Amino acid sequence: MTTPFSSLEDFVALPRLSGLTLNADGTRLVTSVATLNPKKTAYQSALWEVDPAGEQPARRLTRSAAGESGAAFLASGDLLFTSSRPDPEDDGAEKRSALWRLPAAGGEASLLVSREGGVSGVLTADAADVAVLTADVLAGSANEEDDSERRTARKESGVAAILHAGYPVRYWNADLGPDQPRYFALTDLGTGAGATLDDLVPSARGGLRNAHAVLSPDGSALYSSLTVPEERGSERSVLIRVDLATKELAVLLDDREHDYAPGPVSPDGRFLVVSRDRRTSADLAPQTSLLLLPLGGGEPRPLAADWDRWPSPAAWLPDGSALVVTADEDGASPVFVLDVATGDVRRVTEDAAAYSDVRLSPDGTTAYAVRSSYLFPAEVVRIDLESGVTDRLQNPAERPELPGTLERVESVGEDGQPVKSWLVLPEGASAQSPVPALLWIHGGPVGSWNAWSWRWTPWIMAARGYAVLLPDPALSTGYGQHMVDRGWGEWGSSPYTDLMAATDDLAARQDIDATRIAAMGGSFGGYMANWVAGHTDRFKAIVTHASLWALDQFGGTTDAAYYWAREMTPEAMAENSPHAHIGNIGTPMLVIHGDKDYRVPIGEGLRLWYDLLSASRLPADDDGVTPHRFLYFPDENHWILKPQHARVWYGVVESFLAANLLGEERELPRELGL
Ligand SMILES: CC(=O)N[C@@H](C)C(=O)N[C@@H](C)C(=O)N[C@@H](C)C(=O)O
Repeated sequence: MTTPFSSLEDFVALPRLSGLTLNADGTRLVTSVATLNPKKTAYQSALWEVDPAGEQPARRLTRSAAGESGAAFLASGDLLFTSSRPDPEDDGAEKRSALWRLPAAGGEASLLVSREGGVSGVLTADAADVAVLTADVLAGSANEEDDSERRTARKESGVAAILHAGYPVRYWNADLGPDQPRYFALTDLGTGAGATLDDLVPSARGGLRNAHAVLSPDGSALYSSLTVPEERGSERSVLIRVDLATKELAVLLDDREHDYAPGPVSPDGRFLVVSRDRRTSADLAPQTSLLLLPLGGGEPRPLAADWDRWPSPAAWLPDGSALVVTADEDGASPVFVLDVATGDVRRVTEDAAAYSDVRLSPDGTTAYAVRSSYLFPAEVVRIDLESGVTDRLQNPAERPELPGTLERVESVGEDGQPVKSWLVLPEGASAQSPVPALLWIHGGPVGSWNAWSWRWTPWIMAARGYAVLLPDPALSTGYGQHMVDRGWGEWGSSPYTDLMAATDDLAARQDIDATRIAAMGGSFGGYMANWVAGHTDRFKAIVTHASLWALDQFGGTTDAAYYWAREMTPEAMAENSPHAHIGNIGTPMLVIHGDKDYRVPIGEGLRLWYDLLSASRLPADDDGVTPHRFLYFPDENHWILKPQHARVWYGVVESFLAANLLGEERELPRELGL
């Protein structure tokens, strides 16, 4: 059967939906859909409206080459969004990300805020026409005019240097500084076009990087996380409240054992739900819990403290009696209702899907959400909160047809712990016709295979005749705290043995060809692929993407060294470092790395590559020929974002696997120039 997964061109052209916002009266739902640009070299996103009643087809709201994103409704119904589209009123305007407003009454979108430094996003209040803009300012700027002048001077001089006096200096794929994110209160929204900018936390320094924030329903206060520096290059996230009228800032929660981030404010404005992340140490694994903070004063109290899950708060029921939350659970991330008084938790959605962006109807009976699973990419659904009945609404795109089937399978770890996996089987897999298989190892390592991933799409491999096993070993979420605790600081122990137990069961299946199995993983999954390479010859090939190789050097060069220093002692790093086992590696490896990866810096990939050629059991021969391959992306980061590079990624992986598992030659992507 031909599906979009048979051709990589068709695969990268599949529309990608994300995000969801609902207007105050519950009649308009807006999502964002990314599609290929005409040159097929980038994705551009547009806003689409989905009928909450499920009666009308989805309709496209915005159209521009620059794309639109970050949609948020004002309480009065106008839709705000960000875009670097041209200003129709100013032909000569420079292209920059700006804030736009699409009136509820219909008509064209108009430019609301445009500034030299651009804008990043917008937050709106539920019950008042108040918005807070996130935008970058240069560290030394005194005001907007000064910021604009400094930017022009920096641009014209061609200086890109950044002087640091603190940590961190990079974040995932971004250089930090001299830009610093800030919140701006948009104070005169009622008057139509134009808005005055007022910096709400001028003292924030770099502390609003990646901050979580919410507005109170009446728009009087902003609650946000704020990162504050600590000694020895460390930092923590504290919870702040900013009064929008007076700009008075209060620190609500701050201690050295936790990081805090705000959830939604209760409809009556009296309580804030807070996410609390326990600070890790070599002996203490991460743990996420919820607190209820009385905003009129008083101590926070834990919510559903006995529930052995890590909840993420989404919304309050209108009567303030319960919260709607999501949490990873057994290979899914369902919607739950959590009773605030009793702490009782009821699972609402029963399917094996991951839910996000949950929004509630004004009467609190219905939720709308984005849902995905290994059977379908993200789509917009309506959920009856009482019965759990979930309906797919009329979405901007149909679900793609799949070239195979999905099963849930279970193995048992060395200590008796159940280890669950998703298993993708290609069409035609049977005892008479066993198929080659791939072990895919997820990143994090604290995470789970529970949602569709465009980066690791098993159906591409199924369309090429491979089964794909997606196990959740020790350190995975959704199986209780014990599952995380048992692998913490011991990456080479139970996470590895759990994966091997799952592989044993895979290999024992009649529909799998046990002689043709490869292992693949990215990030922590790449670490584990490297560890696997040094500890067993059972796999015919190994693909390692953005992988950690030498834990001693990784600890000092990753963008969040303080986090890493809390995860393992120097002894644990030495014990668990894959590079110490280079002499055991006798499996052909495909190393993949992006030069702009700041989380797992390129030094890991470079050192792994040289070690493979010089010191593995399969070194380069006298002519420099090697069974290993290095796919290097000079302009990609921890992710492979450009569609043409995603095609090359899958194409090279396919060719490498075909050569080593099937003994077949596949043409490499022509654009590689080989
Ligand atoms: C600070 C830190 O190390 N955080 C971890 C979540 C992290 O970034 N881990 C990476 C090594 C990793 O495995 N990332 C996952 C999410 C991935 O798939 O890229």
